[in-house]
Amino acid sequence: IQERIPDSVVTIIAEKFSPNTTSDVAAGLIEPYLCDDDVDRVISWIKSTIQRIQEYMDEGNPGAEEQSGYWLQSVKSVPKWLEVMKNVKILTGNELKMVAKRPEHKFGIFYTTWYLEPTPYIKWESDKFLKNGGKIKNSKIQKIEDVEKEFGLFDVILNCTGIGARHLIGDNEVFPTRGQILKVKCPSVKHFFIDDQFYALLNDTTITLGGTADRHQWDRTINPKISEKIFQENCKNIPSLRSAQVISSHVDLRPSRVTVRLEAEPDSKVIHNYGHGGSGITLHWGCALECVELVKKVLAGKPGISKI
Ligand SMILES: Cc1cc2nc3c(=O)[nH]c(=O)nc-3n(C[C@H](O)[C@H](O)[C@H](O)COP(=O)(O)OP(=O)(O)OC[C@H]3O[C@@H](n4cnc5c(N)ncnc54)[C@H](O)[C@@H]3O)c2cc1C
Ligand SMILES: N[C@H](Cc1ccccc1)C(=O)O
Repeated sequence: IQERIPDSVVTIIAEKFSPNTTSDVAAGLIEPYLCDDDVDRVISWIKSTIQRIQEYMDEGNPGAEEQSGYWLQSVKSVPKWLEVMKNVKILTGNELKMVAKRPEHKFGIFYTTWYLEPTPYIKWESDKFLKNGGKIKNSKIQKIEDVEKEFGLFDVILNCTGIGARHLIGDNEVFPTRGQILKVKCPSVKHFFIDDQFYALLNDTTITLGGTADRHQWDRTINPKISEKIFQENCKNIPSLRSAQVISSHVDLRPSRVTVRLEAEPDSKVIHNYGHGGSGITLHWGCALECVELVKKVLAGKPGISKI
């Protein structure tokens, strides 16, 4: 918003900041997951995010790269969003035989996508934001009406609170899908490997192993038994992981919702952008650009500096 609406002073108000947000836990795979939105809307958001990743990569920043690998399925699915990926190839019978590790690996797709490690990327965006006059305030907001009581009047307020929206504005449609992951070091793993239940995804120096998806589970405590199962099951898919060095375990709550809520509240200065499920990194820049257009509508050509 700060980049696209020059006459704006933007303040970010948040209870938690990177590296302590849900976004920091994300594996950073660019691929929609637990996101039942209209697929053309999702594809358009992903395309914008990929452009932003390219910009970020072109500057030589860490934590973003292409990654290729295998998606093995028990039931054949070739979703439309694969059109934004590169080198998409349906595996032949023989190729499947070479990579399948379980009887349920009945159908496979090879493709190239990207990863965008959230924490270094958020730092890149935040540094630019602050350099260009952005403000940051640390506060837990009880009700959205309290924002202006605590911080003065704004021309537009964006609600990007993820799972927090459930309590902040009482949207019970947004619910947690608990996810637990491991970060391991295993330089010999060069491809991602995703199947119906587990995944191994590339990052700059680690492999992210997942994963779980427990709906309506709020517990953010790491369960060592789940970590062990994630490790053992991924070793079945990629045997060379047996030599991996386990670095850390993480848990967070995917802000799940039937659809992403990205809309301006009628006759209000509030714009909502939450409920991205397991796809927030994947969709983020496309959603941000759509928010810019909504902000412009709310401002409706208001002269002078706008407070957002
Ligand atoms: C294990 C796991 C793996 C994942 N892997 C991927 C992946 O590979 N690719 C992908 O695209 N997505 C992935 N995701 C999903 C992704 O992490 C989320 O969709 C994304 O983080 C949501 O971003 P957000 O900015 O909406 O929420 P958050 O990152 O949670 O940010 C919300 C912000 O709002 C603030 N906030 C909330 N309530 C309040 C309040 N009342 N007052 C003040 N501040 C408040 C919070 O402090 C925080 O700063 C994964 C998620 C999990 C759990
Ligand atoms: N989107 C990530 C990783 C993932 C990738 C592929 C399939 C399922 C999940 C998550 O929410 O855990």
